[in-house]
Amino acid sequence: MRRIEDYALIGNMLSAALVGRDGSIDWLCLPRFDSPACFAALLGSEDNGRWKVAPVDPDARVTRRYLEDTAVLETRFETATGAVTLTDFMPRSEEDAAHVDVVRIVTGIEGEVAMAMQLTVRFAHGCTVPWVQRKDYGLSFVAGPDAAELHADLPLEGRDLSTWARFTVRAGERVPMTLAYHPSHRKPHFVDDRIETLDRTVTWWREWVCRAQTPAMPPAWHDAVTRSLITLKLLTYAPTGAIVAAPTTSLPEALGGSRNWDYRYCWVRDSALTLYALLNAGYREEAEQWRQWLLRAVAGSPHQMQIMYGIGGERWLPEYELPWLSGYANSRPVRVGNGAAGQMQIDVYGELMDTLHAARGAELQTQAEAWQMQVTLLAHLETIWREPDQGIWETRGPPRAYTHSRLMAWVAFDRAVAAVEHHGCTGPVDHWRAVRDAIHADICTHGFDAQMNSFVQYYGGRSLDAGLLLMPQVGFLPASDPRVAGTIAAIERGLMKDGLVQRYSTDATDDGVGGEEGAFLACSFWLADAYVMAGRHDDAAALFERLMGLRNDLGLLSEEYDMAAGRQLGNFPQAFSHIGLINTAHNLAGTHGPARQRAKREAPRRRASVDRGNRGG
Ligand SMILES: OC[C@H]1O[C@H](O[C@H]2O[C@H](CO)[C@@H](O)[C@H](O)[C@H]2O)[C@H](O)[C@@H](O)[C@@H]1O
Repeated sequence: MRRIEDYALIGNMLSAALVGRDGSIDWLCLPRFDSPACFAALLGSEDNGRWKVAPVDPDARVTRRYLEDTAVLETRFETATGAVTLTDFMPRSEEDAAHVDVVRIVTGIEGEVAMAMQLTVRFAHGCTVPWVQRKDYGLSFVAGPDAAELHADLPLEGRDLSTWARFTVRAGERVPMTLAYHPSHRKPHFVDDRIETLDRTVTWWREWVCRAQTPAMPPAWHDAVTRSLITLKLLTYAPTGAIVAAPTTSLPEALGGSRNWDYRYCWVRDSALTLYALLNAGYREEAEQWRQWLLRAVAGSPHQMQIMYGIGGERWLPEYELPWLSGYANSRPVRVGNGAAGQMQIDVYGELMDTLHAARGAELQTQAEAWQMQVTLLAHLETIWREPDQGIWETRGPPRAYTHSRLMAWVAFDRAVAAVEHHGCTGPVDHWRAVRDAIHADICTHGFDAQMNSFVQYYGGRSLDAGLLLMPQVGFLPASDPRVAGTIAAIERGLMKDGLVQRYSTDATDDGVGGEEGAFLACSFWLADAYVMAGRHDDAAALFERLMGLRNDLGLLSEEYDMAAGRQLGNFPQAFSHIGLINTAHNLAGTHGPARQRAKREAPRRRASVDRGNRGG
């Protein structure tokens, strides 16, 4: 079983694939992120679908990298007889979102290398064997709604319901292969020259990366931030502007455990935070597209706003299990859909308002409907912010009056007040100020435990929550406030394990799931941010460097980390973790990064681009 960090991500903003160090693509959903997988070996065995291209020699030495500033992966295999590279990428498809190609090019570098290809297509999440036909360009695979064409000039052989080929690559030779997806009721599409497509793809990514505005920081941090930005971009679904939390489902939060969830959807929280990070790097187009997606997704009654949607804005995301998949490292069940879609999580209003506030600061074009939507959502939030909810961690236990949920309700009204004060928006600002101040007082009265000298996870409880680390970052109280300092100290004592932060204690909090989980990487970055804000720069830098050291060889992070096993855990790569990396790098660089600050008056650490005012939504 490959470790999670043995995978690389390639994608084309329609879907994405995970490529193992051994040259095997073990995860690919087509034609979009949330479609059924046609390669699901990641969550089962090779019989659930994969595409492996590698030397016949099992002892080949493997190194890999992304071509600089791109999402094009290059794996280098060295054997006793020579060396080859395997270049993997997914070209962007401008014309038709239903056409998705995966391109693989083997290039001979030295001597000659005997290679093997094995392709096992299993549509419908790794269970449906397709009907395979020979074509002059390779093979065609059809089952139900799905079809794919293999374009490969190789001696293909069918055996054991898989396609195999043996071939030798000599120095200077190039052997391209393409798997091209199309809906089965339509004709296959033309596959362009692969070398030209590679050049186009490399150029496209380099131009995209060139647009990033990153503050001065050590080169290693800069490279890490660039890789994180590329990874966030790979999680966007171009046709609608939605952003998925991760491209995978059911990579476990504990090896062998049942905390396995489907992240191939657009959470208002995760996508708003992703956008915040992209916007602060100067990516306004993505922000505009996401705002349009959001407007369409939440359109209608504010009472029906969900915490997450499908990438097309779908609301019905029923959760079910796939019993034919044994699970990553036998972690069952494998789930598709996500029951959290029906939960109430009050913090999402704050994430949303905060990101739209940043968009105003970045002078995103005025949009009256967007502001009207915010006014309507605030009116709804005013009626619900006191209610118990499932909180930022989407617990499946009893609803609680979570302190973090109320903190973010405060953020929502604070940013609305700023919109009127600084950006010429109109609304009942005196009333919003009063609601904001009432929430502040409520949290300080009910969310703080004087004996513990700490804010607590929920009113009436005595447990801790890493979400409270965001208090100074969003501007609720300064890091110098003794209550905030007390909370940081309590979290250091109570939620830190092996130097990383748990989001909460699974012993102290009934999250309705059971079992343990790893350290939550985003929360560990939040602690580093809190250290920066408290003036503890050495502690912040040390924690940041530690977290940087947990990335895989390509700079990718999953959701959680198991310090005892020394392994990444959870869905991969996860937007939350990469957002954390970008924010903390910016904060440490000392240039008012995207750490969310109180919107009014002070904003001492904000980017100039985010401070300039404009009107509207
Ligand atoms: O641990 C229980 C919950 O875990 C998932 O939620 C987590 O991932 C979300 C997407 O990144 C994130 O928004 C949330 O804050 C995290 O707790 C899962 O999606 C839930 O269904 C599950 O209950």
